[in-house]
Amino acid sequence: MEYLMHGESLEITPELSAILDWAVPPRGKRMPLLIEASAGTGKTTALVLLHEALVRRGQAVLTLTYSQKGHARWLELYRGRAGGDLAPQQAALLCNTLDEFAVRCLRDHSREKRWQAGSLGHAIVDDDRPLLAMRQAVARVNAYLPEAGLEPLRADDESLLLALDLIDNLKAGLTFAQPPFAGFDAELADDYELENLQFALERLGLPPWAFSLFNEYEKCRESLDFLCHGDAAYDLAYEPDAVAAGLRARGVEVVLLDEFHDTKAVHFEIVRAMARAGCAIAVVGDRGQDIFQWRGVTPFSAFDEFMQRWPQTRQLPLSLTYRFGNPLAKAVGGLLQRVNPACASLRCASGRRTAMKRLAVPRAALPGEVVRLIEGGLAAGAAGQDFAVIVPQGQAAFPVMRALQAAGVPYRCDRIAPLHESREARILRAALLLQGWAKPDSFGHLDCKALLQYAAGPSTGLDEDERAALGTLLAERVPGERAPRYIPDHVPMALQMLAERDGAEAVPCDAIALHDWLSRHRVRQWFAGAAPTAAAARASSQALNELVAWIVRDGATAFLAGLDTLATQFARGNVGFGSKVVLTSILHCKGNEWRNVILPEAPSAARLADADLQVVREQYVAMSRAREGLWLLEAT
Ligand SMILES: Nc1ncnc2c1ncn2[C@@H]1O[C@H](COP(=O)(O)OP(=O)(O)OP(=O)(O)O)[C@@H](O)[C@H]1O
Repeated sequence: MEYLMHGESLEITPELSAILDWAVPPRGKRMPLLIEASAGTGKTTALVLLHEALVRRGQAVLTLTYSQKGHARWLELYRGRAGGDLAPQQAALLCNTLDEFAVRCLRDHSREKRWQAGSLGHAIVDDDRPLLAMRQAVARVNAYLPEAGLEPLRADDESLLLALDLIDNLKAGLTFAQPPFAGFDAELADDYELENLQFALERLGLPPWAFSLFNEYEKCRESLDFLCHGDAAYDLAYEPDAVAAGLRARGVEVVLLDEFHDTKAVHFEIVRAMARAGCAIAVVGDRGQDIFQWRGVTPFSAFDEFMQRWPQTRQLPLSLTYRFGNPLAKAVGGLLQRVNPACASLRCASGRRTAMKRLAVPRAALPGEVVRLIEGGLAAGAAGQDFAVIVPQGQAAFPVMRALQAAGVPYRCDRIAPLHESREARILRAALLLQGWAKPDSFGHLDCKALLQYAAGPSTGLDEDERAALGTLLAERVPGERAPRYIPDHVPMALQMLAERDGAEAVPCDAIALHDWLSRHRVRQWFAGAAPTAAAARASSQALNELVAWIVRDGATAFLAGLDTLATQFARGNVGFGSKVVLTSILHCKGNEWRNVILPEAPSAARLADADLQVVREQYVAMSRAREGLWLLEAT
């Protein structure tokens, strides 16, 4: 039988055949299946074929993915096999994200039935209820923090979002489902138990208020009746009966789970509930792509857990990569051996070649080199979207954005902030305005955002009421609109109000004055505290240095004008996807492939040899996105 995908013939290797054979045993005789395979080996393709093979045998199958991107990719491949389009209702029966599945189960089968049918779809999208619940939770915690000698928590939007991230991580890791947290009752606890709890928080690297905030947030969330991202899976993990009922209602007999490397403790509970409900389970993932290790607070290996829970699991590999050929395949295979020595060695499909070039470039010349490579490709007939520039952290793409803009090459940002919208650019814009170092002819929405960013900072001297007043002065919330409407006409009034506090100094705008302003306002510490990893904190600090150098070189007013031009061109260029170079970060490039990939700031071979496994994994993920060409640019 010939298998076609988008009209092209698929190769059925013995490994793929073995995977498809899993569909053969009669109902109830199927052992769990774990497919461990590396990048571009056709993991998602294999799951689509397996889904089909099971359906052909009369089985009711549901495929689950973690990310929206993974979901879209699965459907794209499914359509590529089936030909033609799929109605959304049809698609929803075949493949869901785990979050979607959790929401449905809770809506229809939750024991508590707190959720209004129909309102749940709205609840999980971003309205401001998560912020509202967190604001209430912070207020409750702040009522008793001073008693414990602790500083009250901040309640500006940015701090609340960070607190929501923390709660999300705690939920993903089921951190507080373990002793001494599980069943802890602060009312009944004695001194010893309280101390023990504090010690446990400290050992996990969590702040002393984390457990209280978590509990208060849960209470507030319950009273507001909503689900934020991460809440649905967490709630469902505690309701295995709802999982079983959800599967039963849809008649699901087999669950296939893609992107298994993103499974954290909370998701694993749901997988267990599915197996207990009698479903056969097959999962597919790549240990090398487990780059969200910092999520979930404590390390968790879904692969080890799976084998421990179901030792009779059938383990099958896919070792032939279709995405890239040598010499890239050899380099990628070497990295993979380091992160997962037990994995099958990577082979590439015959006839495939993927060029890999390592260039040492002075740091200042890196952006220019990126543009040169892209322009060379465009001149040779490639399209913009054939190129992806993947940086370790979003901020590292700022100089590339400026260089692309100067060269007139349109780009789009995939889940990284464009320079003009970044918090680093905003805070410096605020400094220039407040100190009177820049004197723009008129104000725009970026100025409003800059002042609001500044107002959220730790050392503005503003209290919560003043912050709120500034918020309403500069931005208006319109019901039904997600983004606020900014009011640039009010910037002069806001500047006056803030300048009284900030105390403009009659010093020239030079590097010393700018760095001095940043340290007086504790900006680096503030941004570092908000960064998910130490590397992200360093990138933010480095970006501040580079922007300061830009201001000093071009002058404050020209700096702001440069950002405005960037914003205008970006808005014009960011419409649609056609023909734009993609700028993204390693954390967000998973699940994608491009003809050409450029990695500025790539570690040298020597540095990589000494790097820790997280860095190796990240490099593996980034390098394995390329189909035809990869450039590794090392800064010298
Ligand atoms: N059996 C096959 N024969 C030919 N081409 C294949 C086969 N399986 C996959 N491919 C092609 O290889 C590429 C990668 O496939 P796929 O996206 O399924 O890989 P993956 O392992 O899920 O990737 P990753 O996890 O790195 O994002 C696609 O272009 C796909 O069409």
